[in-house]
Amino acid sequence: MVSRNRSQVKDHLGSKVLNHPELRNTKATEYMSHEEKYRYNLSRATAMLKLIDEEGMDVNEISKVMSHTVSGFTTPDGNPLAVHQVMFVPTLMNQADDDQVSRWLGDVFNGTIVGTYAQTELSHGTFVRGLRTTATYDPASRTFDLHTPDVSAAKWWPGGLGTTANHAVVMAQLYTDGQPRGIHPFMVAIRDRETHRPLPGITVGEIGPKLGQNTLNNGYLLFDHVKVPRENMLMRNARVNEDGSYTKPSHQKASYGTMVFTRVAIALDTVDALQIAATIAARYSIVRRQGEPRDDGQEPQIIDYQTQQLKVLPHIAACYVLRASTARLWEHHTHVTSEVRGGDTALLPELHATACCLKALVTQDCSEAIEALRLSCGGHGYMTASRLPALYAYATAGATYEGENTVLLLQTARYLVKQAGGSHAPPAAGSAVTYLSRPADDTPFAVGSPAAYVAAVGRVARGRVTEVAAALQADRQTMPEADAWNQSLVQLVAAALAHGRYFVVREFAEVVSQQSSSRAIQQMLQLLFSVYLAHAVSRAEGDFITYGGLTPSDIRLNRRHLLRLLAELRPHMIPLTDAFDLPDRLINSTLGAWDGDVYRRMFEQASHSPLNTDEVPASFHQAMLRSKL
Ligand SMILES: CC(C)(COP(=O)(O)OP(=O)(O)OC[C@H]1O[C@@H](n2cnc3c(N)ncnc32)[C@H](O)[C@@H]1OP(=O)(O)O)[C@@H](O)C(=O)NCCC(=O)NCCSC(=O)CCCCCCCCCCCCCCC(=O)O
Ligand SMILES: Cc1cc2nc3c(=O)[nH]c(=O)nc-3n(C[C@H](O)[C@H](O)[C@H](O)COP(=O)(O)OP(=O)(O)OC[C@H]3O[C@@H](n4cnc5c(N)ncnc54)[C@H](O)[C@@H]3O)c2cc1C
Repeated sequence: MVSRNRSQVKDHLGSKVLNHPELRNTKATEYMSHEEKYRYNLSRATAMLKLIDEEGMDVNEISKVMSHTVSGFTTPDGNPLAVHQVMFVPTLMNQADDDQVSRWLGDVFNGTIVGTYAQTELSHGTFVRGLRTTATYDPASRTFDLHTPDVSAAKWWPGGLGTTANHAVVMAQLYTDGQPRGIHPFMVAIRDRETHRPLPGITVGEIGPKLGQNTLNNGYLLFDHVKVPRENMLMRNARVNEDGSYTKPSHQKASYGTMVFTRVAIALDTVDALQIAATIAARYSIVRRQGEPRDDGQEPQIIDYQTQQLKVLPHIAACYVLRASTARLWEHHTHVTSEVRGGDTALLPELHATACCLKALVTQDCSEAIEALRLSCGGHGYMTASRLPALYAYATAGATYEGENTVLLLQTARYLVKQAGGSHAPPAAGSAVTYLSRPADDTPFAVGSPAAYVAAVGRVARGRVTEVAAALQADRQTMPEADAWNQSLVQLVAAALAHGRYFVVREFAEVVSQQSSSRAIQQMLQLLFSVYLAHAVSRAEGDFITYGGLTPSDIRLNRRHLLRLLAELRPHMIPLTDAFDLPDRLINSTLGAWDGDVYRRMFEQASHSPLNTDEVPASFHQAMLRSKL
């Protein structure tokens, strides 16, 4: 099948989904029970899977059509098959050897095998090397013995595990010849394919309600000496031979590949949630009028308050900037993955560092932005029907899953300080860290010059990284490594974020310079970029003075500049959010519909409250009158 680009996939699938007989009619799920919500979301997730199958999409396309724009419509409370599609299938494709792929993939694609990715345990999520589920190889029976030593080592969190999956890729400590070999992936049947009952030795269930995404169907899983055939260890990278001899992988972290992929996907996808939130807040800010009437006799539109412009407009600019840089990361990931499959792992360390840093930066920025956008809608933004709470719950989950953000930023920082200290292999041509080994870009700062801002962002990144690398180096002379590292944690995280910001703005600068189809589009991209840059400086003024070469007077000028830019952007706000091309049914918000008919929609949604069915609900008689209040 010819590969489609991201927006074509969306357009194509968007209309297919919206018109699909099993998907086009939606129900409000707010008043459903936990079980009813699960059933509703699961049946829609299954219909979606069938549609993907009918369309014959490849893995790359499937992950794109799993985007929150579409999946927020198909499975509004979380997709119980998300981890199957985004992690289980890619793990098989990339970590199973060719024989294993041909053994399992038919059943995966015909829906007989439904899987999850079971890594995190009750007591260990971040520190993967500390996982305690064991897989001990027995050459006599040619099986692995999978075992959970105690309840704290129970798998806890895997999506779809609760009641949906019948298989799991289980990440476990491998033992062969009595030796620990580290964490490896195993394909394990957990439920009977026919009856769906847990298989002998397996304890499995759902973990309970969460802040959001309640039908992701997160589960727990324990093994009581479950026997798994040798052929079920995923063997594209490391191998265990029949006699128990062990062959190491070509890269020590080869089995962590799924995590790199999912981090890239999450970074890309969280921008979808921001686009939806920005569209809702922009439309509402036009419709909502409140305050002393102006000369025309009308109360002002809230967007004309300068404070409201600051709450809304920088996040629209962020949608454009973050979309472009995460899309570039996606392309880079595709390239590096094919190199790694060919045996060349040279680009993997930097891909890992960049994926960690962008996943963290984007989920942090997007969750903060969505919360700001929710607040910009006043009381009505607090209502579920605005969709803003659910969008926040989605984005903030991304700050924790697939590597907690602080921990991921520390991975990036580890790479950066090694690069700054020259103790890592030198970066390849086109690497994102070459700036660390070059003299600082001394382009003088000038308000209004994007190039000067980008140079300043680069000086902040360079300054942050080299400063913390030097501090770490000095501390290493006087204290153990772990203490020296701990002494610098806060500065390391700041350095990684500064590096991420530099990556993002450089990528967007390139997008703007390469855009040649229309002068008007280029001017608009430049305006969006200027807003993003001025806002970035205003959020980290101390850094720009300390490392970026800005003076207090530059900072004052930048504050005024930002407000002027916002006023300039304001007339374009609606076209810029309309350009995200989100149909009302995908936005699904009382506040964010295209026609702006907010108040009618709010009343309409209130009519669905079960408490409005009877004039006096039965609960009043049952609870209040009986309690003699
Ligand atoms: C990395 C760790 C934090 C630490 O690991 P270690 O302790 O083992 O390593 P060290 O710190 O000692 O480092 C050693 C060495 O290895 C390098 N390293 C580490 N990791 C990697 C890697 N992955 N690849 C390459 N190299 C790596 C490291 O840099 C060091 O190198 P040097 O020695 O040279 O310095 C690790 O323990 C860890 O990763 N922890 C985090 C755990 C984690 O992430 N868990 C995830 C569990 S699964 C999960 O959470 C699933 C959530 C999914 C929810 C649903 C998803 C839905 C999303 C929808 C997306 C839709 C897609 C649509 C896309 C679109 O929109 O288009
Ligand atoms: C909605 C959701 C879905 C999930 N789906 C899955 C799934 O499908 N499969 C799966 O296997 N897992 C899944 N997870 C689990 C998830 O991957 C982990 O929760 C995540 O990796 C964070 O690990 P943790 O819970 O151990 O956090 P912790 O590491 O316990 O974090 C707690 C605090 O400790 C700090 N901390 C920990 N270590 C360090 C360190 N070395 N240095 C500095 N600070 C540190 C963190 O920064 C954080 O502030 C899911 C989680 C959620 C919320």
